Amino acid sequence: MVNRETKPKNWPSSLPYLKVPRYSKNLTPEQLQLVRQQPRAGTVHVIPANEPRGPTSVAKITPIVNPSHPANGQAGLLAARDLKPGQLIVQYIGELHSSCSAEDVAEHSQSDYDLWIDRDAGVAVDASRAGCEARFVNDFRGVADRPNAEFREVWDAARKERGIAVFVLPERKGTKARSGPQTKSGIKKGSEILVSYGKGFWGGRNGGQTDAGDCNEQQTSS
Ligand SMILES: C[S@@+](CC[C@H](N)C(=O)[O-])C[C@H]1O[C@@H](n2cnc3c(N)ncnc32)[C@H](O)[C@@H]1O
Repeated sequence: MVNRETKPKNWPSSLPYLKVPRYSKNLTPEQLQLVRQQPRAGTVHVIPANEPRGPTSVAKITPIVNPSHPANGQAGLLAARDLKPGQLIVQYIGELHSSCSAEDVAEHSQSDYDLWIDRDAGVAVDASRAGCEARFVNDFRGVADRPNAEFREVWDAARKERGIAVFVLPERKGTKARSGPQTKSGIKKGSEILVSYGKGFWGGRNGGQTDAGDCNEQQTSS
């Protein structure tokens, strides 16, 4: 679902907005082959080839102006309408790069916008220098009791390539009976979309080791 604008509202003027990924020159043919291998039918969500690309109408980038929010002064992603459990929100578009390349590692290892597409293959997507709305999804810690969304693998049928997207969490067990205004499933219009970055993210920021992936570990240990 898209609107007709070429960039979403509140998109930073200094940052390129991407509808399709950029690719590092350091990705090897083998790495590209691995991310272009379609997962077995039924194992991942398929984004159809005719799905419109560009600014989404289901979520909006919003400046955070709330001193009690841990990301106050930054931005977050809010639901622009009621979202159903399990619904696709937006694909995570950015720069595909290789953790097997020293140059790529140097460029992306400090990024807070970097997600694995295939850890074993050493392929990740970084939206720190260019990307789409998904880069504005915050972590739930300090904002809510629990996440209401998650990152999941997808198959993009237009690009014939694996990727990552943000989805509403599926309905939690035992929440059906509480549906109605107090529902705990889905995301209400105006609510912030929040995932869990995982403890590794915050561990890395607190001086722990950042997860650099298999190739990188091999490379730096030699
Ligand atoms: C992927 S970005 C999320 C978007 C970011 N808020 C922005 O405006 O660009 C990750 C960064 O957002 C901030 N952030 C996200 N969730 C947070 C949280 N729960 N507590 C503190 N900072 C958070 C941190 O600065 C983190 O490095």
